Amino acid sequence: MLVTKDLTKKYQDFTAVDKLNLTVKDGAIFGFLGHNGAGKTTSLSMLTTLILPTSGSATIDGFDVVKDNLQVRNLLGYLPENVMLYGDLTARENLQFFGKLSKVKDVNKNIDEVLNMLNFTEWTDKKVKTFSKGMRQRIGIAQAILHKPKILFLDEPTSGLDPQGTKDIRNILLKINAEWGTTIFMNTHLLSEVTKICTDIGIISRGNLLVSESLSNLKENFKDAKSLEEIYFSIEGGVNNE
Ligand SMILES: Nc1ncnc2c1ncn2[C@@H]1O[C@H](COP(=O)(O)OP(=O)(O)OP(=O)(O)O)[C@@H](O)[C@H]1O
Repeated sequence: MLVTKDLTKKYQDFTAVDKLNLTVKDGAIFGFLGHNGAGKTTSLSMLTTLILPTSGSATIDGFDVVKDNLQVRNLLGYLPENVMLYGDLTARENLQFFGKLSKVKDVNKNIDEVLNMLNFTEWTDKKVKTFSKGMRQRIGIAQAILHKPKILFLDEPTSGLDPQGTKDIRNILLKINAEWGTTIFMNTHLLSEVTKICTDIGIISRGNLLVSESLSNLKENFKDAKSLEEIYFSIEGGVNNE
């Protein structure tokens, strides 16, 4: 389980994330929604131990992201918005390189298993520079799950992908969640994607969490709304218009 308590990040006088209180249950697919600049990436960076919170705390499976950062890193996988891969290496060589760097046990066995799961075996020995953005994203996900993390964080995983690429990523995330029980925490501003795969959502605006609910509860609470978009704008717009 992921729990944050008053998690805050300030840059000088500017508060990028303000007292975030969030709980994400094991096995959930959590969509973290917000406009550009709302504080999604900053939150993700604190949860993945890449930046230090200014105050407050966050734990994953009871391990603190600051004090127990090594244990936390073992529990999580992370797909950043821009995946870094070596174009002149093959998919397998990239995964071997990153796997060994992060000391993944049974690297080769895990690479085979993960590429198989991602339906990628056909391209295993092709150089990454020949891949489409969607294929690179799949290798990025393979890299992030090579050590079979309990929780997978993704920053805008379908941004810039065509409809087929978007669908492929969606199906992969559903498969990882179903087969391994991996919790998924996904930053996004694509409401259509959220509706298709998320069990729970959080909405952040100007660093403040406006709502964190299961999608079914949210729909129940906004019975008259025709779509998630309408719900989103009634929550988001309500605050910004105050
Ligand atoms: N290193 C930094 N120094 C100063 N301000 C920063 C820094 N990083 C982020 N910010 C500011 O914090 C706010 C939140 O940024 P963040 O990247 O978390 O937003 P986001 O919701 O992920 O947006 P996007 O969808 O555009 O990625 C923004 O106003 C941003 O300019």
